[in-house]
Amino acid sequence: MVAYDEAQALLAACMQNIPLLATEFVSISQASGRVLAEDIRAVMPRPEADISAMDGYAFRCADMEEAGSVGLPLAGQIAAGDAPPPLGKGVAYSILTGARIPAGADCVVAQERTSITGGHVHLLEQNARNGLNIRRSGEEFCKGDMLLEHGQKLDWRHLPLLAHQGKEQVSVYKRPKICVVANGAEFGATATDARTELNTQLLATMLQSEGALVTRYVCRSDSMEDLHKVLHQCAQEADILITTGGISVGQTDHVLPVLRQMGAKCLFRRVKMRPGKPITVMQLGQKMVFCLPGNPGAAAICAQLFVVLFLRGLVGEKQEKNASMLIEGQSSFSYVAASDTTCFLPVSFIEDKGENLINLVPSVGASDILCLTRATGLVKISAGQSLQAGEMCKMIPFAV
Ligand SMILES: Nc1nc2c(c(=O)[nH]1)N[C@H]1C(S)=C(S)[C@@H](COP(=O)(O)OP(=O)(O)OC[C@H]3O[C@@H](n4cnc5c(N)ncnc54)[C@H](O)[C@@H]3O)O[C@H]1N2
Ligand code: MOO
Repeated sequence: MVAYDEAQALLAACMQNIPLLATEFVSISQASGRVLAEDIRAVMPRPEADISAMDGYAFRCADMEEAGSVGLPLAGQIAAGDAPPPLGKGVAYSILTGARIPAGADCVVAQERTSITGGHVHLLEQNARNGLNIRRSGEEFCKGDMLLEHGQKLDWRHLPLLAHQGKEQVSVYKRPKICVVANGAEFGATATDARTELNTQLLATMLQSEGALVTRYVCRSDSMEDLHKVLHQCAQEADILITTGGISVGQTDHVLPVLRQMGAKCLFRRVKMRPGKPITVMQLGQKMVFCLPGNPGAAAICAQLFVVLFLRGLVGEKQEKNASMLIEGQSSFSYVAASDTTCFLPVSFIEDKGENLINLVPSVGASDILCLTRATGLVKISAGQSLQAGEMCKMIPFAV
């Protein structure tokens, strides 16, 4: 049995020896949810050229000043997408938002600040000045600037940048193949007190949103042979194995003996945490095996704290750039953790009259599933530590 921080340190040390996942190219329409395996530097600035920020008129300020009340004759129209000829001396062009500024023009005045008489544009106010309403090339970013770094998980925010840079395909990490295996005779059709199997759905959904390709298996008996068959099959198919249930000290808790029979070696067995004390992590050759408790709440919390972190490490994902940052707020509850147990409490974060509050979500124990839907994350209270109502604390938001 190890302390929580020691378990995390053992896993982190083990990850040092595990290579990052292989990479592949995907089209950008398929790239959301994947993790970039390359840096993206700008090959093209944005704006690409000097463009107009307004619908209006482009001219040279000095020409307008010279023309005075006569105004400047309109000599053409420029729309977005046009490559305009240079501006002639003493004339103006009408120009639309986003259109390229013609060479020689140094100012755009918005249409509503002008009047047109006799084919001439006049200013309603003397507000023309050099650079007015011109968005300069490279104002947002220049050629060569770093746009996205390797390790970035991609979502809708990143795709316009990739498209702008003319990327049709990007290099991303391959999705790890995971088998999630539940076990227990209570899930069999013939069980006299049958239960609904919940954890493979819960875990598969969680890990799919982390980019994994997940296959679910349920061994619906308490037979060691049946479990061996399923786990053997999973070890052939998957890069990572996740089991849930059957790891405590009951007579039908066969997961660990079967894995040992298959040659798995223990990284740690049981962690001084609540919930999730029975969690055990093994290595089967190069493959990691996360043995999670059967109680659904405990399985979910262990998967959040250990498996999600592991998967993110496998793709070099930059935690600080993604959605896993701690959220600070004032605790509305007090809690004391036993001297040898690190506690993870389901909490909800709310903003109330400018205060960020962290509230305890009522829960009866590690088998609870309702509390997960009421909570937005977890507060960690380290072994022997306490939290007083009114103190600031940090919430680990759920990875969803
Ligand atoms: N004598 C002891 N008993 C228990 C200990 C202990 O230290 N000594 N630890 C307790 C803790 S903490 C937990 S957590 C559970 C975990 O035990 P297992 O991982 O072996 O889980 P099971 O016994 O198979 O199941 C426990 C509970 O969860 C339900 N379950 C299991 N799998 C699923 C699933 N896929 N979907 C829905 N529900 C599932 C199962 O039906 C049981 O009700 O052990 C304590 N006992
Ligand atoms: O820790 Mo168990 O995971 O309490 O139910």
